[in-house]
Amino acid sequence: MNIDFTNVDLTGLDSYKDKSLDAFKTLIEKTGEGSDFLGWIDRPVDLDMQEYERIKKASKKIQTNSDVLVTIGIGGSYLGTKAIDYAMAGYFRRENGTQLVYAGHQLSGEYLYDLLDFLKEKEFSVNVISKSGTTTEPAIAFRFLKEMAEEKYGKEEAKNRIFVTTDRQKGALKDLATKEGYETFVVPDDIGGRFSVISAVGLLPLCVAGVDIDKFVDGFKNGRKKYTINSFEENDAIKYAAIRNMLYENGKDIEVLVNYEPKLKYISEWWKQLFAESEGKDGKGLFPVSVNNTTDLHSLGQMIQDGKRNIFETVLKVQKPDKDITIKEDSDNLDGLNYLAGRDLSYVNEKAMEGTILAHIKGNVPNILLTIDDVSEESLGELLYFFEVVVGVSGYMLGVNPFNQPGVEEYKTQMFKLLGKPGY
Ligand SMILES: O=P(O)(O)OC[C@H]1O[C@](O)(CO)[C@@H](O)[C@@H]1O
Repeated sequence: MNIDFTNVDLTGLDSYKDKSLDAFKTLIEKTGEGSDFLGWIDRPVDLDMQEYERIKKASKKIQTNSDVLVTIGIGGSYLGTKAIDYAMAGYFRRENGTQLVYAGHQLSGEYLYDLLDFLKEKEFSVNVISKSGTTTEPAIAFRFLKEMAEEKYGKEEAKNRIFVTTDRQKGALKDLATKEGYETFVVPDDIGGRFSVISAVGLLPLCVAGVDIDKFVDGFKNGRKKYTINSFEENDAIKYAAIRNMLYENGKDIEVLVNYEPKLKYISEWWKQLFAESEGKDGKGLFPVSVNNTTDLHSLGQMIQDGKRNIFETVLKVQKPDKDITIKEDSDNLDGLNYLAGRDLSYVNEKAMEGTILAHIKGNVPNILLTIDDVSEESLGELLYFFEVVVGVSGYMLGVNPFNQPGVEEYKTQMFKLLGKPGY
């Protein structure tokens, strides 16, 4: 992985250096606000190996008896899995593993209706994931899925097909799992939801989906080696955090994460939760937005090029696409594309990216270029760990607690009042 800051005016960055190193120290030495939730820093080298083996065993069982694993969860109990599954599964055909379908990540009755209908012809298992065990969206979805599993397979066999990932000791879901006798996996106390893809939250469904979780963990380990170095020059996570903060203080309120490979779409969705819940508080924070190019060059591109100048971009480039296709000569050339004959589509895509970067710099949009070697488990693991360190350093630089999310409670309170939930 490589990060290039040459398209950002770095004048004045020196004054952010000490602040970023202090923030990094606060993070690594666990002396700041939210330090109870820093288990993710060392988790790549400190996994519960007994649970890890159970994850692999349960995955084999699910792959053998199910066409589909219904993965129930929202926020951090959904997005990391979706991001990696979406990146690794193949665009049209899954090459290995069992299909994941998602539930409990919104409240659409139509979606759940269709899902239950779809499952009628499928053999399925369920993994319900909720750290708190009380989140409304997954709780509602699980009520339906549990009923369907019990109707289809009978109560005893349903127990073999329902897997619960939740708090080690407490919560409604933990109580229910104990009562029903479901196999459980743990969301560690010291890891917040949006940092939890490295735990059973992500590892169980991803293993079922055919993702090589050993390599994924290796990617996290590589990230830990590189991004926990206490050096502004050698640790790009610290430098990136400093540059983001400098841009923010210079009036760039919005960071756009850009990709040119559609399979990275949900990496951006994961990134949005990570940065929004970590930084968006106390009236502060960069607003995280994402675009999928070149698709969005034909929509949001106008705004980025020409709208209010409060934006900077981080472009995610893939060095080596997994597959490619070459444009052929056409004897009629009615579409005028023969000038591209012999070119790989990845070349055209790369020129679109380079051209867009040039255009956006011209339009006063600072550009950071983050290149990953490929879309592999290892590269993605390292990338996720990198962003996690960046958000920790960045949040402390901003003067907020990056590891809580008090703002998300307000919609719940209002919704519960409207729904007439007892106690509201
Ligand atoms: O895993 P849980 O407890 O269901 O929470 C899901 C998500 O909901 C939030 O708490 C926000 O409500 C996120 O931070 C979290 O990732």
